[in-house]
Amino acid sequence: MDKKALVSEIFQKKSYLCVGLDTDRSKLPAHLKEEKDGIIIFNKAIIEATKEYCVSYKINTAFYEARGLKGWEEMQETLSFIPKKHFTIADAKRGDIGNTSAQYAKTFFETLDFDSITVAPYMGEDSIRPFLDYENKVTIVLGLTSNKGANDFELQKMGDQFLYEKVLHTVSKWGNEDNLMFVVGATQAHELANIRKIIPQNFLLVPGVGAQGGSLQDVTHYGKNEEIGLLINSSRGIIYADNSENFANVAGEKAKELQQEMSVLFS
Ligand SMILES: O=C(O)c1cc(=O)[nH]c(=O)n1[C@@H]1O[C@H](COP(=O)(O)O)[C@@H](O)[C@H]1O
Repeated sequence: MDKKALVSEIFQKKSYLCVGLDTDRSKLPAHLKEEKDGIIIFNKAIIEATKEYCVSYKINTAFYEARGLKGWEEMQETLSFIPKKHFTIADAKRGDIGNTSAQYAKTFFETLDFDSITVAPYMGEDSIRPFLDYENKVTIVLGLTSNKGANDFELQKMGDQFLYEKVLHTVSKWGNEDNLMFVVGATQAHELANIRKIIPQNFLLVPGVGAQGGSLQDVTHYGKNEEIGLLINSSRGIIYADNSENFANVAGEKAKELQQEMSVLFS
């Protein structure tokens, strides 16, 4: 699925919600913890319950890679449950010398057919280029992240601008509005007006609402553009909203609540 199709889905569903499948076996409801395929059963139920309310799923690969071979199989199977009209994100935060990045791109764009991947910009253009070279795939570059550590580098001045501003100015020239998105944490909403001056058209992937305390209203107010231009992610706040056998219904309700808050924008 490309960006044009994503925008069309956003307007049709009146939603720019991305559900994060950060599935941790130790947090599964008790009845699934004992199941060999607990993660698969859990993810399938979450996807079924939330798909009507969201336009995207983000699989944070760390939760699967940590489980070795089985985790990679679970990631692949989870991907197969996601309907084709949903935009899929491999949250893998890759980036290396070009020769190696090309293998990462092959992993997530070919071996696993994700629509997009998150990438760290620290190693510069040749580390990102192999991802951008894929047609109809989207590269999502870390801009201003949601965590405390954003102060260590991203919010340090480099000359007269913050390092993250330099990243946005520079990286946005390497791709275009269709193949390049940026991560901006919901906890950084105060910087969004400034960010929109630098990159008015690129989509922003915004994690950090829910468990990390970011505000959906603030992000929307300062971050949206005429295409909406936002994918707001919530992981724990949706998938672990309930820990009983009713977990999927409650996750669906949480996703619906967020979608309804978003839909006000479209009326
Ligand atoms: O790239 C990301 O998705 C990301 C960037 C960032 O700045 N902050 C951030 O929380 N994330 C990811 O977004 C998800 C947030 O999860 P919750 O806090 O549970 O909603 C996790 O998968 C994080 O790894």
